[in-house]
Amino acid sequence: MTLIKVENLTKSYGTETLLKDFSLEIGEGEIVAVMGPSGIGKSTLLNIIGGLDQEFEGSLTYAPQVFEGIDVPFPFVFQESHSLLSWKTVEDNVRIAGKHLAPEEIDEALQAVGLYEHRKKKPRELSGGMKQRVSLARALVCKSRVMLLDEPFASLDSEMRSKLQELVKNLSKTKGIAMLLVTHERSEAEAMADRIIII
Ligand SMILES: Nc1ncnc2c1ncn2[C@@H]1O[C@H](COP(=O)(O)OP(=O)(O)OP(=O)(O)O)[C@@H](O)[C@H]1O
Repeated sequence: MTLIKVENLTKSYGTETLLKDFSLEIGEGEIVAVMGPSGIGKSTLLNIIGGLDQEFEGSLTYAPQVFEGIDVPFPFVFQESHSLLSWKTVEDNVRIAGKHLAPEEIDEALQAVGLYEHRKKKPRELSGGMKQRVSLARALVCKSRVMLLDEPFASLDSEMRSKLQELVKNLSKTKGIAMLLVTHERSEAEAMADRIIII
């Protein structure tokens, strides 16, 4: 089943035109990797699909199931985690993803990203890669049917990176989550994606 459909998308910034007539469908449980040179419009595409940017030509449609029974339809995971709340602990930063989360769900997500022992710390006590993993844990507990990932593993060491690539890929397959992954790493795209699109 198709969850996201983009048809003939074109984005303009003044005289600059990006993604000219771009079309894409992402199905349930599918990971699509987007690659291409810097400045070509990969993050712009992600922002449009995630509803952060609503000024574009063309059409964007979501299956109704995308909005059923969830608090956050489109969790984003960015390379730099600016979205953590500095006054909240790691576990509370994960908890804000949903109203109905059981404590075990939060613990499970923190264990999956290797942060359970650090759950009482504040973001300022964490490294860049650890903050990144908090964002990922938050995306994991969202129960969303769509996930948008913009170079999510770029700041992680290779061991953690492959562990989380595997985790996210399994999540997509077992929960049927449609994922759009922006990456500069060919090996990452090949390891994770069902399809690779070069813009
Ligand atoms: N708010 C904005 N106003 C004007 N131009 C913008 C704005 N945001 C992005 N751009 C331009 O749009 C183009 C595409 O940016 P985008 O961030 O989507 O590229 P990208 O492919 O993700 O690049 P990178 O791989 O470097 O992250 C760039 O030329 C950028 O200067």
